[in-house]
Amino acid sequence: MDGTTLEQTSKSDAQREAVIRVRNLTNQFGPQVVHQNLNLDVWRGEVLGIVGGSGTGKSVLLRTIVGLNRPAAGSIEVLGVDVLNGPEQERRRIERRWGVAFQDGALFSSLTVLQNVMAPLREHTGLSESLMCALGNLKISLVGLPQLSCGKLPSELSGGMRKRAALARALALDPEIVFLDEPTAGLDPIGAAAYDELIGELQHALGLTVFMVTHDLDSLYAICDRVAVLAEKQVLVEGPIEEMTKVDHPWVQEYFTGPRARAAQEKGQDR
Ligand SMILES: Nc1ncnc2c1ncn2[C@@H]1O[C@H](COP(=O)(O)OP(=O)(O)OP(=O)(O)O)[C@@H](O)[C@H]1O
Repeated sequence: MDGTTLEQTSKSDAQREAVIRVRNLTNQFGPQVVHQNLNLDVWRGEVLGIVGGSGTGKSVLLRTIVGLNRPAAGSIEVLGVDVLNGPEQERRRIERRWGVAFQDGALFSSLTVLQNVMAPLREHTGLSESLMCALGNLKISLVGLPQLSCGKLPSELSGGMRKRAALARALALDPEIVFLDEPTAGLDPIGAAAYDELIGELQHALGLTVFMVTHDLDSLYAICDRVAVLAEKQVLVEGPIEEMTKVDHPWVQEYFTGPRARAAQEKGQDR
């Protein structure tokens, strides 16, 4: 890999299973090159935080992996399937094994919370209406939303509730991987901490792999097993967060050794 890998974990690469493998990825919009020969592995069961300055291509990376953006070059394997060039049928099959929660929730505005959570079940399974309804209700309580919210429209929810509803929808098909785009953005500190706790609990209970784009240092220290820093069109460095302060790069130094990082680290240690 081109970037620096900071090792701390006891497992070697050979022992770990890469559920996502990105190789030589290039993304370009007109003359703007966002990623160039970007490489990244995501290991099964980890929470990986994707960080980087504004515009470094964190969301574009997420969108490319889940098939919402076609890259100019490179390869992406998810759960062993070539998601860019593999057969359509395999791609569809693999889509059932991941869930995505976007920053603003991206819920269907004319559907209730329950109908939103049932939507992936409707699209990908042949389950009966009553079973889909039961499973939808289950996911809604799993993410800590009150049953009362089932019949509400997204516009009738608070920002934090919408994020939980989006997470419930992402979990609808019992995925192995969940992609989260800035999940705690816009939440108050208590709401953000509660959301982090929920993600941590789900990771442990369900063995989820979590790919999380975030600016939130508290989240990084609270729940991320590793972080990957995007800079200079690549994954500049990846490894455990504690190791980031040793990286000799101006953005990494400023981000991980500044007062906000120190405060987040102390909070993380208290948890
Ligand atoms: N569909 C698109 N067409 C043209 N340019 C795009 C498109 N999508 C993203 N970009 C550009 O790619 C760059 C990276 O965008 P991206 O949203 O991934 O940044 P980011 O790292 O997630 O930033 P932030 O932290 O501010 O959310 C930006 O300059 C953006 O304008």
